[in-house]
Amino acid sequence: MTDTIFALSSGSPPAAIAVVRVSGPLAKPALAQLSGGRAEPAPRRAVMRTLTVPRGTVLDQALVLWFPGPATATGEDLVELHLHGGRAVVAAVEHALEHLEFDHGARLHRALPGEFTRRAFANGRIDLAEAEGLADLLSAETEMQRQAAIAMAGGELSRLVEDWRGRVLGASAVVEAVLDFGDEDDVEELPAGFVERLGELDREIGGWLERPRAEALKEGFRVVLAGPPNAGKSTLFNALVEDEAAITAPMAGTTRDVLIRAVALDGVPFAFVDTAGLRDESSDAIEMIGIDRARAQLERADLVLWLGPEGEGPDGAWEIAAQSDRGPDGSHTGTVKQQPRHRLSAVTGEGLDALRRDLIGAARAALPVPGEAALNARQSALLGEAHQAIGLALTVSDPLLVAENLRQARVAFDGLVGRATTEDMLDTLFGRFCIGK
Ligand SMILES: Nc1nc2c(ncn2[C@@H]2O[C@H](COP(=O)(O)OP(=O)(O)OP(=O)(O)O)[C@@H](O)[C@H]2O)c(=O)[nH]1
Ligand SMILES: [K+]
Ligand SMILES: [Mg+2]
Repeated sequence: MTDTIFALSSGSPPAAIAVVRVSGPLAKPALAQLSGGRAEPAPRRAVMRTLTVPRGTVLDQALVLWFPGPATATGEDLVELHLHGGRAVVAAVEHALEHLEFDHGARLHRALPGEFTRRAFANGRIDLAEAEGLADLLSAETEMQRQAAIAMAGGELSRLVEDWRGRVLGASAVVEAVLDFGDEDDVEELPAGFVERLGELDREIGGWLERPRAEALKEGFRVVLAGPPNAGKSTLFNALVEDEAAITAPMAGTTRDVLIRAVALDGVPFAFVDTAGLRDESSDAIEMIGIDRARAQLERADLVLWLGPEGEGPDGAWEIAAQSDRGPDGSHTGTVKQQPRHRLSAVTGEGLDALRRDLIGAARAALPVPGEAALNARQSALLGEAHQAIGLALTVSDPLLVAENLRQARVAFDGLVGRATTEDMLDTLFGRFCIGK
């Protein structure tokens, strides 16, 4: 018999309401003990109950819900206690739950982080892609992250994989039939349309693999500000993150460390990166280390805002003529820009909105489409395996090899939605959740 677990599933008290969940075979008897032996309420109906310690004091007046398994969030019998959200109330109810006694000395246990969700997965209530989406949803901080996570948690990827898996299964059945009934002396022929249909699937999956990845949404679109000392990088950085995060000063070589700030512009996640001014020589050893770090950041950028001499920035960098209030072409810093993408002053604010809009557009184009499923590294690797196997199935002619490659594609799909998983992987995933989830 599985354990019965309980945990506070709402935020930390004090709060108006605190929801304690109990999941497992002892959920119903636990509720009966706390409500003085009264029968459980009708399923999925909220009722008021006075909760008391067995033969003891009143704990709380609570709203109580009874969800008989298996059609519940965890797939087990589930009880929700909506308590008054005071610290002492929650502590008293948790203490009471922990000390309830059942037949054969059975007890309830405090849930581990993610244990409710893990049970939902173990009982087939959600698959792995949905569980990953749920973890992302709970950690989503920007609107774009939320929309991607809700698509995953809602099973969008799972449905896609189910469709792909079904099509591969169909193709496998065709090949098996050819293998079963093929004349041994003849070259076995796959029926017309087989290759076309598999080719279509191959292209469809290839298209998904080329889409922006989910990690890009978590880390944000990485914009690195770079250029020579005193170009105004830190001043622009502060304006973009709307915080006096970086020190700015008229001395060349003010910034040494790499400074990173995550902000959302219009719901789009960004990571802005301020760097040391680039110059070949400095007598300051620490500044030279900063310059090395700045160069390393250029490699990791999704986009570089280049505040240096025109054409001398990295490929694809946006030419910025900064400090336009001191000279529109950047000439005050000793460089002249003929065709900057943006002309702006972080001091007067001129041109800043245009830059923000441009940045939001660039980030949207590079990040997953809101509301559509985006693959994470694990999912992408498995889908890549399926894609490779399907590609091979298309190139080999021996039906036996076709069948084997299609089988491998199915194995990869199974891994994607968690039909085949390892304990380590599950520990890592469910460890991301908090207690009570
Ligand atoms: N008038 C005016 N002054 C600016 C503007 N941006 C920066 N400055 C000034 O220019 C000087 C250098 O600015 P910083 O932002 O420190 O330049 P930086 O590129 O970060 O310099 P380093 O960190 O040394 O590489 C400071 O005195 C700023 O106040 C601007 O748009 N207009
Ligand atoms: K400076
Ligand atoms: Mg600086």
